[in-house]
Amino acid sequence: MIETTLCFPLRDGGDDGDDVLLIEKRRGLGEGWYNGPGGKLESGETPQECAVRETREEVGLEVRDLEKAGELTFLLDGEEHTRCHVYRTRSVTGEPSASAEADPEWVPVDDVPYDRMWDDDHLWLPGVLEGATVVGEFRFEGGEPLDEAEFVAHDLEWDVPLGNGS
Ligand SMILES: CNc1ncnc2c1ncn2[C@@H]1O[C@H](COP(=O)(O)OP(=O)(O)OP(=O)(O)O)[C@@H](O)[C@H]1O
Repeated sequence: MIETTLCFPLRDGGDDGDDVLLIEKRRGLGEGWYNGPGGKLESGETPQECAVRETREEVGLEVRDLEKAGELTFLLDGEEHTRCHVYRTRSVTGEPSASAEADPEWVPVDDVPYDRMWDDDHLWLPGVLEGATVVGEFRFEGGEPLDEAEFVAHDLEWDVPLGNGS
C-alpha cells in the first residue's frame, strides 16, 4: 500500500471567488492530468510534512497551517493500492514555478478542469475546495498501472472529523 498526499493551496481570487493552485503532472502516475501538488511519503515523515515538502519541491511554494480535508483510499482489483491524505491551506508564500514533475497554475475554483483529472476527483474535490471534509473509498479494476485502470465504484462520507493529520 502506497501512502501519498495532495495539497490544495487556495487564494482569494477577487470577484471571481477563490483560486486553487493546480499542477499539470509532467511525469509518473497521472502524467498529463491536473491534480494538486503531492506525492509519496518518505520514511520518518508525517503526511503533513510530506505535503509541505512535495509542494515546495514540485512548485516552489511554501505552505503552512495545513488543514486536513480528506482521507481517500484507492483500491485496485479489490486490494488497497494507495492511501491519500488531502490538505488545503490559505497560508501560501512565494510564486509558483515549474519543475521536472509539475507545471503549476492558479485556477478559479469554478473552472477546475475535472475532465482532465483522475475520474474520481469531481466527486470529492469540489467539496474539499468549499471547506468540507471527506472520507472516501474508490474502486478501480483492470490491473496496473492505476492510471489506466477503470474506475468502477465509490463510497463517500462527508463532514467527518479528521484531526489535523500528523
Ligand atoms: C486513483 N485516483 C486518484 N485521484 C487523485 N489523485 C491520485 C489518485 N491516485 C493517485 N493520486 C495522486 O497522484 C500522485 C501520484 O504522484 P507520485 O506519488 O509523485 O507518483 P509518481 O509515480 O510520479 O512518483 P515518484 O515521483 O516516482 O515518487 C499522488 O499525489 C497521489 O496522491
